[in-house]
Amino acid sequence: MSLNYEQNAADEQFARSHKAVSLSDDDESEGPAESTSARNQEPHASKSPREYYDEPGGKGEGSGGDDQEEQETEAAGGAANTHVVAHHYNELKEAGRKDRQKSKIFFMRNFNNWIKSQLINEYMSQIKQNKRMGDALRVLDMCCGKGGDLLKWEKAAISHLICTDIAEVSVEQCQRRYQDILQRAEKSKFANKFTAEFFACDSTLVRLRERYKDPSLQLNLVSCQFAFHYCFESMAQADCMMRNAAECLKPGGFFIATMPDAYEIIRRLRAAGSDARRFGNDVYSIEFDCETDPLPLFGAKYQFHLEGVVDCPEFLVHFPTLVKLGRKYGLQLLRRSTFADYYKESLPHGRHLLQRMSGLESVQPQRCENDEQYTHVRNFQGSQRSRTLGTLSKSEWEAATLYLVCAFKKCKNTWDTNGKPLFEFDD
Ligand SMILES: C[S@@+](CC[C@H](N)C(=O)[O-])C[C@H]1O[C@@H](n2cnc3c(N)ncnc32)[C@H](O)[C@@H]1O
Repeated sequence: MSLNYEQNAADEQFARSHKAVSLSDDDESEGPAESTSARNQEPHASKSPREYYDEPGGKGEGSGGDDQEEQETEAAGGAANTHVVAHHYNELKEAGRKDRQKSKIFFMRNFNNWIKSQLINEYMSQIKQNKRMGDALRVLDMCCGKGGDLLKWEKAAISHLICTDIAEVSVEQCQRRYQDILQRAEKSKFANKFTAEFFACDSTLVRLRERYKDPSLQLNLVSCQFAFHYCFESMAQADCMMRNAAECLKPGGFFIATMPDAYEIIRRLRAAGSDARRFGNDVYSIEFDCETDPLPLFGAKYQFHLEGVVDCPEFLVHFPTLVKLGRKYGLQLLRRSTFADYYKESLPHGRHLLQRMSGLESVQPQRCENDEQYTHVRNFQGSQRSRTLGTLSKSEWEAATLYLVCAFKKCKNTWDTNGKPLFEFDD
């Protein structure tokens, strides 16, 4: 099976976005950020993946009424790595504030957190614009980890949150954080209180809806941050995870995600040399563990290492396949943007938050003169060499730009005579 993971060169010019910005509004040196998001873009694969998504596991299509137990057994059959991932995240110790500040990726982690905030705010505001006063706002945080997004949900004034993750230790910690937020909220007149439920489970193997307190509940938003790629171990797992993302969403609701950009990963792998299996820098590395020429559609496995926080197997997400799986469950792609492009697009309205979240490092001009990690700032400064600029180190920027954001909308459906949903896509 041969697949094209190479993206249109015009779309992905890493170097183009690799520059520093001033964090102040009055910076006239920076023109308005251009909107470069690749909406609805669907890079072509050399072989149509249709046969792999139409009937996962050779079963009938549809988001309900199928043989649930058989599907789960089948998904479990291909899932050789989920316990390794669960073990890794269960064992991961949360660094204290001081250690975090000393980390080489302190700013990059804040930057990533800011990207998530922008994405959540963008789609929550659309939901709020279309909802009636008094309507509930329900969110699923799929692969929630230790609850890094809880404050974002509080700020978004949601009414109910479902948090789930494969790592029990993380779910427990997430639940404790929620209790702390709730206690604080009880003491404040203005805080946004919301109800929440928590459970540990593998979203690539289990139908989440059956674990909800109310399995008939309808969600406004599903968020899966830095985790969807784990399901691309096998087709059955990807299918299960996508169904989990889609099936409880209301028509008009959104599924949003951040994940590694397979095109960028493969571009860097190829750039590392024709026989290369590994590339990276002093903060991250990627080492392939599978045939890389040709690459498989599912199970394109690599070991990902990120300074102090990740060291476990991951899988390339073949984006056109993701889009097609989404459509199977009524999800229409709204946007696919690299982090570099989303950053440029979000900067005009997100600048203050980026500053508050310490998403960029303030770098003095002298530092750029002899530090390899900041040569891009030197280039950007041009005539304004005396100004302090906000940036990421070269290594952090290289790691951050491995990712993309994407968003899907759940479409309305009618039913055919066999009880299969017929989705009303508007593209
Ligand atoms: C990089 S962390 C991201 C956590 C959180 N979403 C965030 O943005 O802070 C990836 C998370 O995905 C979870 N995960 C990985 N595979 C999973 C699976 N099959 N089912 C559920 N959660 C999974 C991990 O346990 C981990 O908490």
